[in-house]
Amino acid sequence: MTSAAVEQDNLFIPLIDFAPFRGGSAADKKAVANDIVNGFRNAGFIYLKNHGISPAAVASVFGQSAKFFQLPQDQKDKLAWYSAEANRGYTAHGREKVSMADVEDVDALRESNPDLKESLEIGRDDEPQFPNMWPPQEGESQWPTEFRKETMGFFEQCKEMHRLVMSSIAVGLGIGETWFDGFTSDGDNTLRLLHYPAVSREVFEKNVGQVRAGEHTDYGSMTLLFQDARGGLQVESPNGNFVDATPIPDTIVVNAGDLMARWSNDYIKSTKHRVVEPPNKTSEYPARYSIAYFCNPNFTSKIEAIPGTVAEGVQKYEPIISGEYLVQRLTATY
Ligand SMILES: O=C(O)CCC(=O)C(=O)O
Ligand SMILES: [Fe+2]
Repeated sequence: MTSAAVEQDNLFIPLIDFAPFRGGSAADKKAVANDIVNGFRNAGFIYLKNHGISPAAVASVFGQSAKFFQLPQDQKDKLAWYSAEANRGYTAHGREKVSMADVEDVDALRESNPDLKESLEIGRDDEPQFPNMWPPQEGESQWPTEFRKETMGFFEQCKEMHRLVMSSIAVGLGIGETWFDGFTSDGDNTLRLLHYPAVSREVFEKNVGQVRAGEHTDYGSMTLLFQDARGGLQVESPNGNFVDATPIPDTIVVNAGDLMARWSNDYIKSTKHRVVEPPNKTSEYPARYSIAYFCNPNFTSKIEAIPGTVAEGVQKYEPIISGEYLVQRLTATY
């Protein structure tokens, strides 16, 4: 059953029950798949419930994330994000400024309005040339081992989720449910733990345009976003206004990225979003945590228009190698 998660200013983001896709008849699957494709086509965003990742698993990774960000600043700084090719490591507030602006403007933006956030990017753990930046094992504490085990376990669950949602898109497009399987097998994805520190309302009042994360689109095929109950995520409506994407417990917000839009000849939308001051005003805002899992087609895959998405034979984009596209985009951001 599909209802509205968000319905405002011509932005309709469906709340879709994913269970019938995971375990239903062919007709059930097709119905869910159609809703998913329509959501990506119209809004670029959907919410999924009964998605198959347990609330306990999600809660546990949120707990690990909170422990990570509690580490002393100098310890986190030693784990710094080190290259676009690797896209792994820790980023302090204000270093990254995702924006639609030209590369030259990024520095200016960074100085005027640093994002109020910090993040840790974690990639697949089997590429020795691009190591993950794990907190070191020190003394008696077993926590670093636990942190690595939990986050990588979650990484694998999200990798499977990516395969399933891509499979639903294939069913919705009528190209056969395994069409994308050869593109999701490597797991060239990034798990990003995000922490938006507690901040007083004054900061938003004194600085016009102050946000927790600037408006941007995501780069890859899709993003699985797990948000806590704090609120502040907004999605751009077809009229160009930002609308609250209110947290709904135990759901995943899934949005299509720029490479998905390109791959589908813009049949699917990659929609701008941002994180702002929470909607319920108080003098102090508590910390907000979110977990974004950025999914990408295998980095070695050639991305060219998906069959059936090229209207009247007009293919808008040249084929491109997935990994090259992503490195280009990341290089322009950091
Ligand atoms: O924290 C959020 O809710 C959104 C994060 C996001 O959009 C991103 O990291 O790309
Ligand atoms: Fe995003």
